[in-house]
Amino acid sequence: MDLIIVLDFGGQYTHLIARRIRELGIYSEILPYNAPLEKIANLNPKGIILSGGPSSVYEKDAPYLKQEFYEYAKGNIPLLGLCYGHHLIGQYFKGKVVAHKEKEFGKTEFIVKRHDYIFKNTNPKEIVWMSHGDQVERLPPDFEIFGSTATCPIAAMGNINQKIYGFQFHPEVYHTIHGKEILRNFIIDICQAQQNWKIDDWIEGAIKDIQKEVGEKQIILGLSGGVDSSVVALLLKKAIGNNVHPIFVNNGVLRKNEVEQVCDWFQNQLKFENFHYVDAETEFLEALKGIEDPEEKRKIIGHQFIKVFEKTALKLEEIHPNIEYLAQGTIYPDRVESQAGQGGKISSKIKSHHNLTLPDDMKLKILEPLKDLYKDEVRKLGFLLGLPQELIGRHPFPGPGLAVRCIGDITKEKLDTLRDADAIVIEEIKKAGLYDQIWQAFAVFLPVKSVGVMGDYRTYEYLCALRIVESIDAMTANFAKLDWSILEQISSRIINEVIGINRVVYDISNKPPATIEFE
Ligand SMILES: Nc1ncnc2c1ncn2[C@@H]1O[C@H](COP(=O)(O)OP(=O)(O)OP(=O)(O)O)[C@@H](O)[C@H]1O
Ligand SMILES: O=c1[nH]c(=O)c2[nH+]cn([C@@H]3O[C@H](COP(=O)(O)O)[C@@H](O)[C@H]3O)c2[nH]1
Ligand SMILES: NC(=O)CC[C@H](N)C(=O)O
Ligand SMILES: [Mg+2]
Repeated sequence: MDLIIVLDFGGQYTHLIARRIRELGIYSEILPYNAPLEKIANLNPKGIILSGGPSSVYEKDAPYLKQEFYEYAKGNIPLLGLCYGHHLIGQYFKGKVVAHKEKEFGKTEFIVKRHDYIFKNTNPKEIVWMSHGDQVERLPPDFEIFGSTATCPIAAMGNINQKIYGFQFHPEVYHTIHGKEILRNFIIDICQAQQNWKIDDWIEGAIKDIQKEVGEKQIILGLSGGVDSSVVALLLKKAIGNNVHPIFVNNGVLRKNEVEQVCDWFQNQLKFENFHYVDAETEFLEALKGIEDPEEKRKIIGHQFIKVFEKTALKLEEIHPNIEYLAQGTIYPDRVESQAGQGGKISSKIKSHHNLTLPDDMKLKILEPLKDLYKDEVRKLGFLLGLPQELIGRHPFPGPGLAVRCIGDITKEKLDTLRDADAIVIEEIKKAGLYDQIWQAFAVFLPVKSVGVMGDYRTYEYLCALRIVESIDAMTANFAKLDWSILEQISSRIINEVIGINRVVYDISNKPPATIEFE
């Protein structure tokens, strides 16, 4: 299989680079920028991409690549630097990088100067996505300019003979209209990689790896009934049969009817013999009592989950000794936003995903077979493994669940109110036939009271926000421009049917700069 390596300098979009490449049918892996050269060379990549990152190349201690790396790559393996990676190339090859007084952020018009090589088949003007403060001010010798923007004359440069290119913009982000085509020019034309990667081939290898690692041992699996952990359940069943024990925990912050539905899928439809349902609502809500800080909530939930898993494992060991592993449905984007991506310490932390804030003294070993995959790849796997369509199409639901959608401190009463409102949102979105087109749709409980009038009475009750977004990978998202009539129907049903809410607002923020969840 041909491979393109992405070296990560901590950019928020690094994983999208690998994702786009895999969408083109070429395998791609992300390595930390300081991966040993020997490791890189042994993987025999067809090309290497240097990601963006929050640092500035002229700062002391900014991450950089050693001379031996450039010597290995130069003339041998094509290189493409994106944003920070572009600055690195600019600096190493004796150009100059400076902080510019005009920063560029968002969609930007880019004038293509050369319509061949990496910009083959592009238009004279392209819309690209920018996110930078620094820029290459002086072109390195032997490089030429491939494109510019109004405030950034060297927005793309290249040394055609050496096959080294740099872009100030981010082709990996969907907002760069022809980003994928430009990446294709690099990977297929310049690196000459073959399109020989398919997710289908992945299953066989994954099953062998699991069998090799786990052998005859028993595994417990944190199962949420979401797509990711459900796919892990089927994969493990294929690999080790009934030695997998999926544990579905009611953490008190699940949605309406979720317990019944997940139990039905796994017990009755998919027939997991060792499926376990654990009701831990009381413990979770007790541990969350009075907690307002989102990060604290996330940590508490993560630790509470592990407690439940360890306790259940102990109980199960009476009948099935040898429980050594806890499997989870962690996927690649979970790790990025939790700062656990391979860029590790150098990227900026946004929120801690509960499944990645594990206690230090954990006894079980973690098994995360999907940790390098993206949501759409996981959905494809689900299809190939025979997961019910209804489950494959489920909107993502965070493990900290309604706890991060019930702003501020949490009570059972507020959660019940939120559950009722949320069920109406989903019901109406489904009724309108929009569920499958939308990435996520849900209600948020805001602990703010406002005055209303109902049946001639004054009301003074809580606020409900609707969060309905379109997205392809959750890294960027736009609020859905729904028909007013659908929003009106949702709003009037919530206000009429849900006790405790007298006002509904629609969240019209995109990500970035907002995030999808409120906490
Ligand atoms: N209620 C739960 N009971 C047991 N394990 C859970 C529960 N909620 C989350 N987990 C564990 O945490 C992991 C991460 O949750 P996450 O919501 O990202 O994934 P998912 O639920 O499998 O899929 P999706 O993102 O589609 O909701 C899950 O894969 C699962 O291992
Ligand atoms: O398993 C999860 N555990 C978490 O702690 C978590 N926090 C957010 N999410 C989901 O991730 C995507 C991006 O969310 P944000 O824009 O809010 O960061 C969205 O799809 C969110 O629903 C989580 N999933
Ligand atoms: N997105 C990036 O890679 C940014 C690079 C650098 N930190 C800048 O601001 O220009
Ligand atoms: Mg989930």
